[in-house]
Amino acid sequence: MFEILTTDQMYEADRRTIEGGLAGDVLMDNAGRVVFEEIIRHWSPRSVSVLCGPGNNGGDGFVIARLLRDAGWSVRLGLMGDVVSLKGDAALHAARWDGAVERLSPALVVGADLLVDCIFGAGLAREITGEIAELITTINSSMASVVSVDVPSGVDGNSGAIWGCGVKADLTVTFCRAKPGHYLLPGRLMCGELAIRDIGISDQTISEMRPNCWRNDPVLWRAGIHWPGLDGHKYHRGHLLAFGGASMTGATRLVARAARRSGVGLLTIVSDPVALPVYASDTPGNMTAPIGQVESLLNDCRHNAFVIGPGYGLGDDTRSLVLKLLHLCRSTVLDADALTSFADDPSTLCFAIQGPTVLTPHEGEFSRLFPDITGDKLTRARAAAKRSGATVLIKGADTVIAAPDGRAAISAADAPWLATAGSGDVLAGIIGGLMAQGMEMFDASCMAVWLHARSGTDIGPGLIAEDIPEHLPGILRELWLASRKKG
Ligand SMILES: NC(=O)C1=CN([C@@H]2O[C@H](COP(=O)(O)OP(=O)(O)OC[C@H]3O[C@@H](n4cnc5c(N)ncnc54)[C@H](OP(=O)(O)O)[C@@H]3O)[C@@H](O)[C@H]2O)[C@@H](O)CC1
Ligand SMILES: [K+]
Repeated sequence: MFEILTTDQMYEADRRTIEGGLAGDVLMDNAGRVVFEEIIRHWSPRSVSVLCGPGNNGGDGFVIARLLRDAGWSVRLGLMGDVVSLKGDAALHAARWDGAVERLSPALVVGADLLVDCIFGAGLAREITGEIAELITTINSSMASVVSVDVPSGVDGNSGAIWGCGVKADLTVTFCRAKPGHYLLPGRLMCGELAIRDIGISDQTISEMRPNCWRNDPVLWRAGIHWPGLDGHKYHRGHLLAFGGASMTGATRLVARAARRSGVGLLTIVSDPVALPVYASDTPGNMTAPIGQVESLLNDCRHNAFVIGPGYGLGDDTRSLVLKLLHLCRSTVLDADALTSFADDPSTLCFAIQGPTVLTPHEGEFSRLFPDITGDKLTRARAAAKRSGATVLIKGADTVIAAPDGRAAISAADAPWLATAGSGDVLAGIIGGLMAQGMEMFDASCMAVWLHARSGTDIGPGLIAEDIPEHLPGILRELWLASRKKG
């Protein structure tokens, strides 16, 4: 259930399922039935208006109306357009509804305690205007609870963008698998609670779609974790070099703390000599080295991973050090100043990326590096990953991680507490720490985002960035115990 399918992939899965022998009207019946089940699970009987559009999303509405009425609910149904214009399975289920079919209008909203939004689903592909836009405004300002079928009407299933206006739902029931728009902002904010329900499309049919986008979950990457063996040695767990700024020392201290809590064997902060006492006194387990020794440090291939950017400073020195690191093709995380330093010359950066590299921009850093790449976050992350050859992680409430080969994961975490100073530095440190331990770049990025988000939800209000590394051992322990059970 962790795969995320585009609307086209869902249509194709639908088509193949029907081809495989499950009739389309049965599939629609199943769809309506799971929405009905979710409704009666969430609400006691009350007056409900089912708002149907002209396509199959509206067809689902006829099934839901019938099942609710058969269960004794008081149901009104409104349709956009004429019943005679309905086609296929929607027409078939409309014929099975023997109640009144009203004109779709705000009058249906008045007096209803529950609204079922079946206006548009996967077939929405243009701006909503006129009467339907007005109806959506009425829905959103009413006191009634709202259930959206498949996606909140107005939300683009692929991008999460809103076509002019969109229904704000309390519950969205979607079928088979989620779509990107359920997790990407602003779509996610419109969905309310999301229920993903089976309607009879097999897992095999889904795998035939070759999905390459997932909700970020341990299932994706837990097999790629490098847990230390009993005979392990600290050098088996990697030696990360974290490059620290001369004045903004807090950022790299957070990177270091997070990397060490993620399990890295050794960590050295490399910086201007002026800041070394600060770094050295931060934590006894940190090692430090002056930037003047960088050549000899890099000649030692036991230093197998680098994090550079947080608090490091902008400019030529940063640029040339980043290029020197990338030339070595070791695991490298570039964040903050290491990214912005290439704002005037992003192609040099992309050209230099040959080894396992993770870029962790926030939206501002992303648009400075890839100003010509537009679209939703998933599309942009994938395009930037393909162009640069790096794993690209665009931070935010809907963090997207994309690998150069097109694989992508979207974070579905609910952790607004992470929007605080230093939180991104911690994330870069965790990724660097996991890569130093040998984890593949996409897996390490996904795992770091998950650990970070889990810390955010666990700690909650009052969270400061310093709390996150301290929270990691408990979560890692859970993952470790789970891995032993499986083994
Ligand atoms: N796939 C599955 O597994 C299953 C899918 N199922 C269900 O099917 C749904 C998809 O159905 P769908 O393809 O008929 O599209 P849908 O969203 O109903 O809208 C199309 C209609 O809206 C119209 N229209 C569009 N935009 C408009 C606008 N801005 N303003 C005005 N009109 C606009 C458009 O008009 P047209 O563009 O043709 O002029 C067309 O008439 C899916 O979401 C799910 O609920 C389940 O039943 C079974 C399993
Ligand atoms: K809908």
